[in-house]
Amino acid sequence: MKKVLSIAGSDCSGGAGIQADIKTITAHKMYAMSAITALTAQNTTGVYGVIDTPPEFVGQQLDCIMNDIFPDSVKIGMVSSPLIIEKIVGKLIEYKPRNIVVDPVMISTSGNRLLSEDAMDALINKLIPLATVITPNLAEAECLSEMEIHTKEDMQKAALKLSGFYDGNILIKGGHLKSTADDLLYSNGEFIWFTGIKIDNPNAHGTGCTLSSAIACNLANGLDIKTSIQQAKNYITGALKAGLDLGKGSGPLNHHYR
Ligand SMILES: Nc1ncnc2c1ncn2[C@@H]1O[C@H](COP(=O)(O)OP(=O)(O)OP(=O)(O)O)[C@@H](O)[C@H]1O
Ligand SMILES: Cc1ncc(COP(=O)(O)O)c(N)n1
Repeated sequence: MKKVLSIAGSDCSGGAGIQADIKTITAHKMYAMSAITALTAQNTTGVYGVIDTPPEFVGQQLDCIMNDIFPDSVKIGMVSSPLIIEKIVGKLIEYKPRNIVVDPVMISTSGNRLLSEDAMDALINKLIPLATVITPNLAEAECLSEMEIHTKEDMQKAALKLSGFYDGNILIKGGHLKSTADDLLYSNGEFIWFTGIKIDNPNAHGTGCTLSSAIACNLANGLDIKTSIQQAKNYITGALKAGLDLGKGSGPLNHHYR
């Protein structure tokens, strides 16, 4: 059985973060592990509280995992502070796991900051360089590339700007485009589009977490980056189409639709 590690924050309401990751990994019939970087008190309507895990304890979780059940791939989500990022980076350099998917989570769908402003530098200069693939959404890609993104052409320009400081695979997610849900991969100088029809579903809490975990699962299975993303895109499309409707706000996906 392939083993996939999620390093992310807990979403007590089960839609995003560690909980979405574990559901996704389990739906891919793989063994899920988690190193929890923060506890959040949130639900489908918003994030009401955050307690960061002490960086030393994040490191201790990673030691326990890496020394016992070594992961075939790692997905990294919410990492709120520079010290937590530095601890994770130190452990990744020490244990050298393969297939690292970095979802640079910054702000939740409900508009709450999940990455402190002073963590940006560590994210860009320390964590992202270790990634096999990064998966920013439009707002995160705007922040990383320091340009506005409104169109698919803008997505290509932003990917080129990002490739100026990161030479791995860049997936800019287009879930927040106006009329399509097309994601762009920039890999080895090539643009590859993963097109998607925009599904009319207001319940999209945790789509980013779910997509990045699904990519990590596919990489763990030995698939190449393009196939890993295409299959993850198919998975997220199905989970959205299934039309689960829970909670009073932007509800979670149906991870078990298959
Ligand atoms: N309404 C939609 N219809 C079809 N696909 C969608 C829709 N919304 C998001 N997606 C897809 O879901 C994946 C995640 O994209 P999105 O841009 O929503 O990421 P995100 O903003 O990080 O997610 P999150 O809501 O978890 O923050 C992408 O593959 C995107 O194309
Ligand atoms: C712990 C945690 N990690 C990530 C997200 C982002 O997901 P979304 O943008 O769907 O709120 C979140 N809300 N909570």
